[in-house]
Amino acid sequence: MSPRGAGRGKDWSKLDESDVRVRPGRGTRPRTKRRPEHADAVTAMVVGKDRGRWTCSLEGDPEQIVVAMRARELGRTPVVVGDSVDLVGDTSGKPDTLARIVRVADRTSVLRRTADDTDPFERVVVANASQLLIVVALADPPPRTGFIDRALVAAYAGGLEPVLCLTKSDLAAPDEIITAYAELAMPILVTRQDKEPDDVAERLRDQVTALIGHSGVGKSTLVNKLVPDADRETGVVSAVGKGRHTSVTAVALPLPTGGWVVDTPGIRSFGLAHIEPDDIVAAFPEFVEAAEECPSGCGHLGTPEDPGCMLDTVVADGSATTGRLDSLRRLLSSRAGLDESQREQGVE
Ligand SMILES: Nc1nc2c(ncn2[C@@H]2O[C@H](COP(=O)(O)OP(=O)(O)OP(=O)(O)O)[C@@H](O)[C@H]2O)c(=O)[nH]1
Ligand SMILES: [Zn+2]
Repeated sequence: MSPRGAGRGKDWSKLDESDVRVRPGRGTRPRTKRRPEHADAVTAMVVGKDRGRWTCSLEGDPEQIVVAMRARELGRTPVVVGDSVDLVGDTSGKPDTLARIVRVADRTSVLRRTADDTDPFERVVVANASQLLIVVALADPPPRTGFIDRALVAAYAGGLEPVLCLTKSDLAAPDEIITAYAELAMPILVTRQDKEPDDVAERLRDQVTALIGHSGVGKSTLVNKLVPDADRETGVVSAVGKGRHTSVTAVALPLPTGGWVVDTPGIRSFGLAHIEPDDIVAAFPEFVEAAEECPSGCGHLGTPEDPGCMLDTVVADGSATTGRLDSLRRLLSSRAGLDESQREQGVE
């Protein structure tokens, strides 16, 4: 096990795209030693990406937008929306100027989209988001708990805090879904087109929040309310976001009250292939200790799949409710049923 490999302190760089090295290996030489000419580098957040050009916000200020290329020395190091980067060169942001990205900071969280026909690798599409807003309509289209469960797995394993947003509450009541997820202690917000989404705005304030949801659930309706001048603010990027090309992966839009919402129009399903059962158990602290006593390779599903699983003992001794264990196991099996669910997604 690597020095940082224990428990939750995941080293996301090790999980990155397998066709590139993100950073030089640890323990060889000082990793982030800057060249002298990079001493004047400025820090920025990547807010958009389009064919070899990254739109960056200096110091995370939405008024200071700079377009940058990736410095040659970075090779094919992935740089995605949400990444914190160091820029050199012309960082004035004036038309036709181009800065250079010379460094990508370690990521605090990752959201991956799945591999598909056009791309055999799971790619990180959003870095460093603190929250994942899972947008689901209460009707038209009807809610699908399988999608919510996979989103939860992606959030827990990627280091994002999940928030469920139930839209179109004018068409159906949210009670059933709220009950189904009550055990997770996840914030659940309910919205409808004819009301201002104040709860959502409050929850997103000063955070970087990735937003995910199926087509037609009301994401655009919600984003337009949260970011009234999205088109003006995003400039270069909004031109990209309008199409439905496969290159469109994510775009960060500045919230008027501070923070960013990252829309993910290109993501149809999540990359869950790298996720281990223990990554999900880690989001359920009361089960972590017992999981360590399980037979090696335990999937924690209980009998019949994992007969020696120790998680049941936590419920037996009263330290957790059956509902919590059921919720955890539902998420674990949503990961285990990955292939099936992806096939299901493919025909949509
Ligand atoms: N009844 C009702 N309809 C809504 C509500 N929110 C959005 N809609 C409608 O649902 C449809 C889809 O809304 P969009 O905001 O475009 O959904 P989207 O998730 O952005 O969909 P894509 O653009 O396909 O990704 C539109 O016709 C909206 O008018 C709501 O709260 N109630
Ligand atoms: Zn187990």
